[in-house]
Amino acid sequence: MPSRKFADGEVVRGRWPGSSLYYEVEILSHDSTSQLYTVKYKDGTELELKENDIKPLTSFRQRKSGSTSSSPSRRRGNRSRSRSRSPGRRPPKDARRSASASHQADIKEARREVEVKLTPLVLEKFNLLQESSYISTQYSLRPRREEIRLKEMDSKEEKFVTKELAVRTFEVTPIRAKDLEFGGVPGVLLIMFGLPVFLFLLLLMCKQKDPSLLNFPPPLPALYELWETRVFGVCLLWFLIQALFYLLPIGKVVEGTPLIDGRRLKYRLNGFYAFILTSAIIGTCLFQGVEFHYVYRHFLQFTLAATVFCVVLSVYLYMRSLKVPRKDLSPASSGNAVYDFFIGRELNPRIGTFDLKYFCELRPGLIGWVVINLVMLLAEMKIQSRAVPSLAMILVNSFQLLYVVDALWNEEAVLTTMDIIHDGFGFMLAFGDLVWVPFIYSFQAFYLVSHPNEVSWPMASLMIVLKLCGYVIFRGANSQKNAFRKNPSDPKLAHLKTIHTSTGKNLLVSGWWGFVRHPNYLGDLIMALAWSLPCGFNHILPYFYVVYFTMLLVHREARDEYQ
Ligand SMILES: NC(=O)C1=CN([C@@H]2O[C@H](COP(=O)(O)OP(=O)(O)OC[C@H]3O[C@@H](n4cnc5c(N)ncnc54)[C@H](OP(=O)(O)O)[C@@H]3O)[C@@H](O)[C@H]2O)C=CC1
Ligand SMILES: CC(C)=CCC[C@@H](C)[C@H]1CC=C2C3=C(CC[C@@]21C)[C@@]1(C)CC[C@H](O)C(C)(C)[C@@H]1CC3
Repeated sequence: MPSRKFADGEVVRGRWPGSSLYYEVEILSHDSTSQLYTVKYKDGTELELKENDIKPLTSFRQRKSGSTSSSPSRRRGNRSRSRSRSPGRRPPKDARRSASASHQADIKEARREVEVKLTPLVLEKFNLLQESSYISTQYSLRPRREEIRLKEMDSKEEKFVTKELAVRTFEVTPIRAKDLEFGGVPGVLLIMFGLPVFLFLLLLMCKQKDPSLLNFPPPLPALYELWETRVFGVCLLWFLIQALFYLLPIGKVVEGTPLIDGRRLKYRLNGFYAFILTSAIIGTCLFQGVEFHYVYRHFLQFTLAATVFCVVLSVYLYMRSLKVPRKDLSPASSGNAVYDFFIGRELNPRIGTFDLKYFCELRPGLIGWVVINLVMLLAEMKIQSRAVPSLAMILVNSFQLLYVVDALWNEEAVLTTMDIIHDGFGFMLAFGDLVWVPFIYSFQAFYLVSHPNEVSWPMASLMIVLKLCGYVIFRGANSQKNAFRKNPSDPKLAHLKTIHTSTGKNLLVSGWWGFVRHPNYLGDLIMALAWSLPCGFNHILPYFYVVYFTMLLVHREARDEYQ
């Protein structure tokens, strides 16, 4: 029988799983088969550790102060101090690390600390068969004192325990080396310079009589022709009105998903009210005879004004991010200035309680998209001398209106999207939210103004059915995921199966999420197709959204999979 190094009752230092930090623990017992020691931390947590992760007290230098962290949970609120004194922490090997390497190390270190601070959130059952590889290569994280409670839970709430799948005990984040996404610095430079140019080319092509891809793209107008201060003023006013609505103390306040330091930010859900108020203003303007055609005539000018606004916003976001503490940085940031300017350095930039990313994700661009669609509908009537809009235009407007109203009605669901949880707020989202969404997502309506397409009622019915199918899948999947991320023990989700992943989070694998890997993407893509079909099959251009969206979602799926 193999010998054991530590005796029962001995006080030693045990490594906290997933970190390089050691805490004082007492050896309770040793299992000669698994070669694991059961140890007890000072806060009562019992874990099983491998011998390699246990060190005698004498192997650590004595601290002068009496502030030894004796249990992981004790470290709470004492972060920076205990970090530098962490006994398990080695000095940097290479003092001349690059800025990027040191930035990554800082983020990893911040995460490492956070892992240590986290206490069990959900204590559910391990399935040893499923988890065996995980346990043998890592640790058994099941605090033993919870076992009795687990057994009680098992017998009482049988339905919570999935047949062959397991869930785990800790919500932790992995530590691993990260490559830059989007093709790194050259890729993001190309996107930042190329995308605005591409956007203008698309709009110019769409305005042509024959918007065939085989035609040579029209030349870009000179900048001075596109710049109109008045248009920029309208954009600014729009942004400020939406900001004002966001600040209204109406709608409930909810908490977002936990940040790496365990905090949860508060968000006010009043997007739907903002939409109602905006509709009232637009309705009043229409009634007063305000010339909405101005927006159609100056569409390129509006696009440029929004782009300039978003560049200024991105510069502001980057500058302010240089002053924020490391814990507030986005996990996607890299330490490279160009890349971080694009992906966003700060995760949740806020001015007081005003959350800039959350606000921009759902308000000015998304509501702006609906208003632009309405502008296109009016422009179609005016330019084609119609008494009523075409059926194609009505379909496009109503399909997309449903999408936006749904996003605002289910505003809380945006809190579990990749953009809010993972990406920082930089040029990518600023441009995406404030320029790309309003000026590209309204492309089908823009196309129909100068390229009418007659849709028969039977065809329209098929398109409506397609749209509704996509919507049901999209909404069902997103709501299920959102409810699960919000409260994994939600009794309404008790029938669903989950699997445990090495990142420490669980994934749904039944219900909508057992059907395909990303049912929400599937539903969204079906809807995208339904938005383009009313434009007919004369040109490929109105299907640009479907092509772009497929690429975006395939890329997002790869990013999600990587995470
Ligand atoms: N119209 C548009 O232009 C766009 C629309 N969208 C739509 O927005 C919605 C959200 O998109 P997005 O944030 O990219 O994607 P997801 O909602 O699929 O992924 C975001 C998070 O969901 C969690 N998740 C993924 N798989 C599972 C699972 N099986 N069980 C439980 N949680 C899971 C992960 O959280 P964790 O990291 O916590 O594990 C992941 O980070 C989608 O419907 C998408 O179609 C998205 C982009 C653009
Ligand atoms: C490179 C480039 C152009 C990137 C920009 C991508 C953005 C346009 C999208 C990233 C994620 C988005 C989401 C929505 C709109 C598009 C962007 C900003 C969304 C608000 C649309 C409405 C949905 O119901 C949603 C709330 C789920 C969705 C969230 C993600």
